Amino acid sequence: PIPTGRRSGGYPPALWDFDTIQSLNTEYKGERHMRREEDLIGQVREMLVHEVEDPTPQLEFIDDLHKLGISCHFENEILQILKSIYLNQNYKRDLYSTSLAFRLLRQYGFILPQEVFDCFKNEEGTDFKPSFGRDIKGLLQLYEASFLSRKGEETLQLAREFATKILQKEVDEREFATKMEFPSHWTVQMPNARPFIDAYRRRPDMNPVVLELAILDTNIVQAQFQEELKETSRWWESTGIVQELPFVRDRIVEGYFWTIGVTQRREHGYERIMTAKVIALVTCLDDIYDVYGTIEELQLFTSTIQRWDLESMKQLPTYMQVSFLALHNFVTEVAYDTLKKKGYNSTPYLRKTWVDLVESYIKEATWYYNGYKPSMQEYLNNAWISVGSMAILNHLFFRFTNERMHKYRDMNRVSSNIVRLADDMGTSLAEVERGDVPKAIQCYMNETNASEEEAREYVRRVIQEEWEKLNTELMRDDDDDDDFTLSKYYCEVVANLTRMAQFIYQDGSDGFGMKDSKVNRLLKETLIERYE
Ligand SMILES: CC1(C)[C@@H]2CC[C@@]1(C)[C@@H](OP(=O)([O-])OP(=O)([O-])[O-])C2
Ligand SMILES: [Mg+2]
Ligand SMILES: [Mg+2]
Ligand SMILES: [Mg+2]
Ligand SMILES: [Mg+2]
Ligand SMILES: [Mg+2]
Repeated sequence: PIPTGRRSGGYPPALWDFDTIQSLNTEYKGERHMRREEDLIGQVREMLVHEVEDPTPQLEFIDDLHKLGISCHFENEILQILKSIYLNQNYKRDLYSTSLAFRLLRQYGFILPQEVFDCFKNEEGTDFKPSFGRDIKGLLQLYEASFLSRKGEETLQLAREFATKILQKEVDEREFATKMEFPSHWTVQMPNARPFIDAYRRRPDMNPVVLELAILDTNIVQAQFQEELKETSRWWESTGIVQELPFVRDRIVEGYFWTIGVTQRREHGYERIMTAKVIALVTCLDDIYDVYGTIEELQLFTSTIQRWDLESMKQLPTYMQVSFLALHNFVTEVAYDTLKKKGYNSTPYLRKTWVDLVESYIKEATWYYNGYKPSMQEYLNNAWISVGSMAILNHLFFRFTNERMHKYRDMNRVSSNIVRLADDMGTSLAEVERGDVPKAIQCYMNETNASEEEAREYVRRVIQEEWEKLNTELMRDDDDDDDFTLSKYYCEVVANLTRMAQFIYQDGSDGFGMKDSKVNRLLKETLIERYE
């Protein structure tokens, strides 16, 4: 059996301390900026017209607005334009326009059939015509469109293979490698807005009004995010977890940063702050189970959480009493807010979420202490819960839907599989090094004698297949939603949580609080520094 001494996570200290966070300030809170923004929004709205012969320029414009992070101001206009294109099918029949229309229409819920690509295939329908291999611009869009595939849509599978094969040779490795890892459909909007503004301002077709709006908007929304971050940081400070549990990752800024990719609508500030607290508590519990607790303590801790009663706390060491009480207070606070807002008591469901989480943790800890090596499937059947995404989704579920829980079960599990696999791609080498249960990469290697690179390749393929399942769930157009908007918000959140995990762990690195990572640079640009 593994030594039962206290291990250390080897995690670096917090990059920002409490006072630094509280002192964050920006001039973009003033009325003057709001008025200017309203004026610019009005001007840009004029440019979104839907009675046009050739809709391609409008589609490109919609794509730009999304990537600039300002599409939220024009949602109705965008839906009008896409709806009229969907009904009139008036997009041009070249590869580029068809692919662009296909992706944007599906992304906004207008499910164009994959047959729209049949005209680009050979007579037998077995592949795309080689002549399209020279149309690089069209191929890039075809590649992007192929990521909107649902299960069983072979033409889109063919499209991805056809485009990948040719593009890999044509487009320079660096640029295409990024595109390969992050097609638009997998790219989270808010954390990527500023790099896109940088690129947009250098484009010959850049529109100065659109650029001014994008720059002003990213500074205004940063002011809102900073206020939400300060409130989250005051809560984190008040729990005393950093003092009482010094081995736990102190990542409240990074935890809040996750939320601006997941719940990015301006009016969902409460949900961002709540989700940041969930992430902080999940991180705390995860480090207790992964790093610090002895197996005896962990068993006691698990049974206290299962019983959820404050009485049985006294049997716990102090550090566990602090984290249990912080968790208990948080659940009570959220249940209270939700009772006031939605009129029902979510406490039993929230409690079950945390019990499920720690039961998945104790299973991993037991495997680790017994030196047990689970198969890939056995590991994943538990690890889609232990990654913590269900804790996030279940708390958001009660804010965003009036539906029955089971409606989203498949979507939740598929998203959680991807979050788990992305996390393992980014963190499992360090975790296994320090001492942790074998993760997806190691399980696959144990099971098949594959090399680490082959295991990573396999995990990337599984993520691709899981996204096809996610698309299938997201595009299910059952109209029995008693509240379509809320259900749309929830589906957006599930897709964006998936994208944010892939963003944080991009190129297989741990972006959660690592000082010199690309993710941390984007965090600083988005949350800390004003955009000039
Ligand atoms: C928010 C999170 C995604 C969740 C809690 C902290 C994380 C950054 C990650 O931390 P990690 O230690 O990699 O989790 P696990 O691999 O031990 O489950 C799991
Ligand atoms: Mg997107
Ligand atoms: Mg961990
Ligand atoms: Mg863990
Ligand atoms: Mg771990
Ligand atoms: Mg991990």
